[in-house]
Amino acid sequence: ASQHRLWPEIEKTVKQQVAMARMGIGECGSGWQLFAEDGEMKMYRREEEIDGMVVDPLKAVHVVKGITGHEVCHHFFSPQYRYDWETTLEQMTVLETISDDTLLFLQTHKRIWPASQRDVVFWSHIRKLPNDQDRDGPDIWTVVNNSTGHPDHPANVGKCVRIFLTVCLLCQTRVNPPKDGTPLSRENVSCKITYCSVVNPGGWAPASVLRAVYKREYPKFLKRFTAYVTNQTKNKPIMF
Ligand SMILES: Cc1cccc(-c2n[nH]cc2-c2ccc(F)c(-c3ccc(S(=O)(=O)CCO)cc3)c2)n1
Repeated sequence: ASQHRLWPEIEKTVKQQVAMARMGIGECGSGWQLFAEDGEMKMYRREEEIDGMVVDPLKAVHVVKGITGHEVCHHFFSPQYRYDWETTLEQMTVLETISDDTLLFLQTHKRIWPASQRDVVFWSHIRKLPNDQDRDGPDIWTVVNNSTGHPDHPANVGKCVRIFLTVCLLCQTRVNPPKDGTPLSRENVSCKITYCSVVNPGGWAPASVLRAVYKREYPKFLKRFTAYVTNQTKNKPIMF
């Protein structure tokens, strides 16, 4: 994929997004407010508007026992699972298979009354990163989704308003080996998940409605998605 026209943008965006995701909330700059908490899951947002449109950056951190970063990223990246966990998805098309780790998607999502229906075109890239903090620690896995244009799907032609998003899912696997030297099982692994997103709604949508949707949809999405991965992997060998 390194000769593809999008490759330079993919390289730059992945490095930028991973660096941001790895920063703690405190280092990320001020203004983050905790808006949802459920057990290990903590959701933060910053209230930001561009041309009067809500583009609140979101950062969620979660720790889930019994699954690995590779398993979380694999189920987030691969199209064949998406209708199972993405509840607001109406239509998903893979426009281009750029390589086995990079796909181009067109998605339309359910309408958020009273705003118009939204669609989005984005490249999605999955990558394993060396764990440069802890040499012999397990690898870090990430999926970055970033809006892009596409000649056959110009923005705002049909009934949908084109939205623009950048999403980074960063997963760090933790292994606590069993004391008595028994083989590793799912009780000995957990995954620290960081989900960052910035969504520009692309056209007018009432700030109050958008903020209420985000407040409801993001926690629902992360809980549902992680429960889905747990359920899909529970009787399968661990994917590191
Ligand atoms: C989880 C969430 C947060 C904020 C809004 C909503 C939502 N509610 N009703 C419609 C949507 C909606 C509209 C347009 C979109 F592009 C996405 C959208 C959300 C996430 C992603 S992703 O890249 O994180 C996962 C791939 O679908 C892509 C598109 C979601 N859902």
